[in-house]
Parts: sequence; C-alpha cells; structure tokens
Amino acid sequence: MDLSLYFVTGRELLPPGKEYLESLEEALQGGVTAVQIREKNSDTLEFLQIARQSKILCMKYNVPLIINDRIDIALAIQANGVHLGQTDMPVHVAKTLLPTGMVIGVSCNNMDHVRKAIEDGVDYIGIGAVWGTTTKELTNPIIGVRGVGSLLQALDGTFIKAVAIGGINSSTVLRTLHGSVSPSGHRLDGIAVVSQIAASATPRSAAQRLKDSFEAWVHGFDVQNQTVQVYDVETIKNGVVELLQVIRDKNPLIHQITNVVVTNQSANATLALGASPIMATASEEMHDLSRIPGALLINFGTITDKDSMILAGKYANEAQKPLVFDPVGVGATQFRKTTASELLNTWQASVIKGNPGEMAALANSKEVQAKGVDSVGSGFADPASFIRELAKKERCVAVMTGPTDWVSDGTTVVKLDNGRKILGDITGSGCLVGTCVATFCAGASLLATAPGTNPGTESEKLVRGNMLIGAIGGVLALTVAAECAAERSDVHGSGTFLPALIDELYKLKPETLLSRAKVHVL
Ligand SMILES: Cc1ncc(COP(=O)(O)OP(=O)(O)O)c(N)n1
Ligand SMILES: Cc1nc(C(=O)O)sc1CCOP(=O)(O)O
Repeated sequence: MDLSLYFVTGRELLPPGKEYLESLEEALQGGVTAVQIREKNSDTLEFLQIARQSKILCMKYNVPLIINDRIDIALAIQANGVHLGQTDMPVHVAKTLLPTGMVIGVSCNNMDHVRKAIEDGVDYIGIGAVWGTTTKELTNPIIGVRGVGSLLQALDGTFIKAVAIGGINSSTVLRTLHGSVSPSGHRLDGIAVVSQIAASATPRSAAQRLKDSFEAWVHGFDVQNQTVQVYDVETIKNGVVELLQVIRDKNPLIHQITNVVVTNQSANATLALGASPIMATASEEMHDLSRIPGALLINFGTITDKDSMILAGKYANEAQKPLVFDPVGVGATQFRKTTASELLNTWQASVIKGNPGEMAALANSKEVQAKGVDSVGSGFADPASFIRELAKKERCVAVMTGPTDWVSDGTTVVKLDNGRKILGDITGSGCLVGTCVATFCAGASLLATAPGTNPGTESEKLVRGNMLIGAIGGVLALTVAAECAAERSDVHGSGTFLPALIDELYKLKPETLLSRAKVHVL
C-alpha cells in the first residue's frame, strides 16, 4: 500500500460551500495515495453512510480506504484496513475479528508504542504528533521532528511502514521529511495530513503540492544515498579557496542574530572576509532578509530574540539558505536546552557548531562537561566517531571546535589542526568561527545557485551548496588567520591579538590558506 500522501478526512473542517464528497474527489485527483475516514462526531449510521460513499470514490481512483477506530464499520464496508489508537481495540483482538489481508495501522507517540506495534505485527504506524495541531486536542507530548528518527530506527529490519502525522502542511513538510530520518538511514514512507487538505478550498492543488514535495524529496534522498562523495585533502583545500574568491566577488549578506558580547567583532570579521554583515534582530524584518542571497547565523549566547530566531530559521529553510546554528552554552541552563530543542525541531540547521561541552549537551552525552559557555576537560575519547554520529543524527554538518577542530557531514570526518591557544584567550573566538562558517557557507550557496545552474535533485533540499566545504572553509579561515596574527611582532597578548586577527582575515590570501591549512581526511 502506498502511504506517501495519506489523507485523513476531517468533515468538520470543510470550508463554507464545499461538499465533502466533492472535496474528497478533488483530493484524490490531486494525488492522495491512501484515505482514512475519521469521524469523531458522527453516530454509527452517519459514519457508515459516509464510509460507503467514500469507498465508491476511492475505488474509482484505485486508492485504499482505511477506517479510523471502528472495526465494525471497516467490516461492514469491506474497507482495506483500520487505524487504531492506543486506547482503541488492541491489535491482537482486532486481528481475531478482521479477515486476513486487512491492513492494521496503529498510532505511536513513543518507543514503547513502536516496540508494541512491532510485537503485534501491524502493517504501518502513524507517528505523531510531530508538530502542534489545532485539528485535535493532543493527549501525548509533541514528538518534534528530531524525535521521529529514533522511532524509525526501531523499524529497521521489519516491513512495517511509517507515516508522520500532526501539523504537516506546505510550510512544515520539507523540514518534517528531512529531519525524520534515523541515523541508520530509515526514512518515512509517507505523510498523513488532515487540515491542509480537508480545510482547503482547493484540495486538489493542496494535495498536489504535498505530493510533489514528497516525491521530489524521496528522489533527492535516493540519489544522495547512491552517491557517496569521496574527499581528498587537495579537493577540500581547493574548494575552500574557491569559496573565498566567491565571497570576495559576490559580497554575500550574512544575517547574524548573535549575542551582545561579540556583535561588533563578528560584524568586523564578516567585513574582513569580504562579505556584508547585518545584525538584525526584529521579527518584522526576518522575512525580507531571508530573500537576500547569503547565509543566516543563529548564535544564542544571549537569548533575547527567540521568536526572531524561530522565524528567521524557517524563512532561511524556505529560501534554501545556509543556516548556521551556534548553541552557545547550551548545557548551562534548562532554558537553553529547551530553546535549542525548540529551534532544531522547527528548522533544519545546515551546520551546527560548538565546543565539546556544547556538542555533548546537544547529544545528551555525559562524556564531556561544560562550565557556563566553556568546555571542561580533555574532550571526547573518540571525537571522530562522536562528531560523525551527531552530524548523522541532526542531518547536518557538525563542527566541533577546540585545539583540534572536527568537521563531519555524517559520512566524511575532517580533522583540522590549525588551532592556536591564544584564540582561547579572547572572548568569542568560537562565535567568530560561527561567523566565518556562515560566510563560507554563503559562498558555497552562491556557487551552487549561480545563474544558469540547474537545481537538479537539489530543488527539494533545505539548503543548496556544499556545506561541508563551507564549514571547513570557515574554520580554516579563522584558524589560519589566527596563526598569522599570533606570529606577528606587534602582537603582545590578547589585546593586540584581536585587531591583528581581523587584519589577517582581511589580508587572507588563497596561497596562505593552501600552504598553512592542516587538513586530514579520516
Ligand atoms: C495515520 C494516523 N496516525 C495517527 C492517527 C491518530 O489516531 P488515534 O490515536 O486513534 O486518534 P484519533 O484519530 O482517533 O483521534 C490517525 N488517525 N492516523
Ligand atoms: C488525527 C491526528 N492524530 C494525531 C496524532 O498525534 O496521533 S495528530 C492528528 C491531527 C492531524 O491533523 P493536521 O494534519 O490537521 O495537523
């Protein structure tokens, strides 16, 4: 059964003047691949009649029909299956009542539900709610996009399909699909949707848009899985140098919502690299800024603009712009942890950058501790594996800074050895790395979206361009410039180091990067 666009009906949401059967037929014409009749306020007779009429339409379009909750109705109209909630008829009892071949789907909100569904041998699970929804009052916690992957991983090796449900619409669909992949590469089989189709005056186009997004995303996912990019040191260094040139030629706008401690030096570092900073924080301007080519940096060292961070990230994803997230001091307070989780469940970061303490907190690892915004101790025993797994889990490039910097896209791990101790003696050196990474990612995005470039399988991505090279470029630019600055005779300590660092970013030459960069591909 094809569950890729699973329409769950909602007659109470029909817009004025729209008939239920007309709306259902239009949805089927728009490409719905499975229909579930969900009647929460009807008596048995009305439910039966609606189910019968719906079945005739579904058969016309050769689309399977599932009945929500009611085994008796499913049997009466010979539906293709039933969908059962956690408080409905238990699956093992339903199996004794239903003929073989009738599909059984179950709602799952947590790992216990998924394990039980596997044990019961269901055909599919509906994972929800992934986002908040106004269609029903939720009794279970919202899972969030980042929670779906681990539930999917539990299905590895089974034939059980999975759809996500709850708050899926045209603006959340891509984030849902991109984020809902397990570290083992298990993806969703479909999306289940109520209001985006049921409440639409044009259900055919509402369905068509969701279907197009799903199909394009699956295509891109499959292509990406089949093509493993192999990197060598020369390719990486040349790629970084190319990006430096793009930045200087095209002067991209780097929108930074950053902390008050580093705002000025971050803006100066951006200018020194050849890009253009804007440190805007008002939510009213987030949409306009997202339309200008460049990149977005969200650094939550002082979280005063959470709403703007949420909006800016959503718009950046919509505009396929690089989004670099610097979760400064994320382990320090519960508020920071909750905010990081909320942000990462709302938008997809292209790059997450942090010190070992911050990355450990994001990954819920106790191996490295943090004190405030600083990392404590000697770091991870196996940083390469840690960073690879984190990148895989968060579906982005991960950068872990320190005396040695580690960068991974979830497959390749790159170790960069240009770190200088003096960088730790000025405030906000990690934040400057975030700025430089955002600037180089903007370069990578401009390169990939240059006029005449065919988006190919990138049309349904949340960002275009090589974010691994962008992230490496940002780290190398800052650390190589720091090396040059530290060697200068006019640098006597951290006070003279900072302006010298900005100077060296300003003067950074391709040949300096090529000769000094210490890059190791693992
Ligand atoms: C595909 C899909 N997933 C989950 C649900 C929710 O079902 P349930 O838990 O039974 O809640 P109600 O729909 O009865 O409110 C679903 N219907 N479909
Ligand atoms: C029917 C249903 N079940 C959910 C669950 O979490 O199991 S959420 C949900 C409502 C989904 O509606 P919409 O697409 O309009 O957000």
